Order: sequence, then structure tokens, then C-alpha cells
Amino acid sequence: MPVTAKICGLSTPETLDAAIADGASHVGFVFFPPSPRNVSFDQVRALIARVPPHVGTVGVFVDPDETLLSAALATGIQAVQLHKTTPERAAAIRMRVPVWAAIAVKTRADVGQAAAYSGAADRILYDAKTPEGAALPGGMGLRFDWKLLENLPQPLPWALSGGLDAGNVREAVGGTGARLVDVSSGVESAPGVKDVAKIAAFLKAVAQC
Ligand SMILES: O=C(O)c1ccccc1N[C@@H]1O[C@H](COP(=O)(O)O)[C@@H](O)[C@H]1O
Repeated sequence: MPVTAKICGLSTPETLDAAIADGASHVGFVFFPPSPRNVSFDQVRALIARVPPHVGTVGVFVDPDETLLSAALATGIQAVQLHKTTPERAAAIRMRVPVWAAIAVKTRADVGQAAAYSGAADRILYDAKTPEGAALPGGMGLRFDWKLLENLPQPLPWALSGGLDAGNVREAVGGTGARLVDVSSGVESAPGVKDVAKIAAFLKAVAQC
């Protein structure tokens, strides 16, 4: 089975088109105002119109309230990636749209939190835990100890993220067995500024995994 990749935090037609042309299986849009990647509903509507049916669209949220979630779902996103969202809230949201539950990982106990999302999410996204008080719960280019995922029974389909880039994704996939990887900072030239050459290099590296 080939390894597939989500390119996250896209905000321009040029970088979205590059991700699709270079083989991304999913593209992600961030709905979180403190993020340098935050996008408006109109922006996302226009971007989604460019996405072919074989590429999945994912909205990224941090425990979204009802108003934000409803407006974002109206743009046409096909799944939601939920950070800092309880299993109960995730389960309620899953009644409306497929859910990727982000698990912030620093320790083995963090990885164990994934089990609580059985029945509440469709996929687990293991991401690096950002420091206490950080502005963002993800998208900071931080990685966690991939050994924490070794030999672990997985409660759900899962994906790996956190600090991935073209130079380390092969090692990450080899060490963890991930079949879906997710990147944001690793394909940027500055926070929030996606780089088409880095997107191409990342997706080429993934194709060689
Ligand atoms: O990218 C953001 O700004 C962001 C904001 C709020 C929650 C999550 C966010 N990003 C997600 O974090 C992971 C890892 O990103 P990175 O590759 O380490 O930069 C990825 O899933 C992003 O979608």
C-alpha cells in the first residue's frame, strides 16, 4: 500500500494546485484565527472549487464552537481535524462529518489517549505536543519521539504529523509504519507561506517511502 500525504495549511491557488499536481491525497485548511495559516470561508470555498474528486479536503479546528463549525462545513470541506477536542464533542461532530482526532504526543501516556476516540473519530492524527502556553496546538514544526508508536495496537486508522519534512519523512514512515503523513511547516519558507519547491520535494520523498 503506498504512503499518502496531506498538505496542510494551504491558502493560495498556486500552492494548492502544486500539492494536487504533485500527488497529495488530502489538502488541509486551517480555521483558527491565531494561526498564520488561518483562512476565510470565502477563501476556502474558492480553493475547494479547484480540488478534484480524488483529493480529500480537511478543515483544521481547535475545539470549534457551533458557529465556526457550521460556517466552515458550509464551504464544502469533507472532513474535520479536531485539536484539543474531547471525545464526547468529537462524537457529536462526527454525526455530521468525518472526524480526524488530533492527539498531542510527548509521552507514551499521550499516545494512549487515542483509545478514547474509538467510535468518536474516523482517524487518529498523532501530532507533537506544543509547549504549555504556545499560541498553536500544532503547526509549529515540532516532532515527537516516533518510537512511542512502535508495536502499539492502533484503535483506529491513523496518520503521523509533527515536524515532518522532505528530509525526515522516510525515516518517520520507516520507524512508525505510518501510511498517511501530514505536513505544514515543513513545506513552508516562513510561517504560513507555503513553498511549491518544498511541497514537490516532500511529496517526492513520500512517493519513495
Ligand atoms: O497549522 C496550524 O497553524 C495549526 C493550527 C492549529 C492546529 C493545528 C495546526 N496545524 C497542524 O499541526 C500539524 C503539524 O504541523 P507541522 O507540520 O509540525 O507544522 C498538522 O496536522 C497541521 O495541520
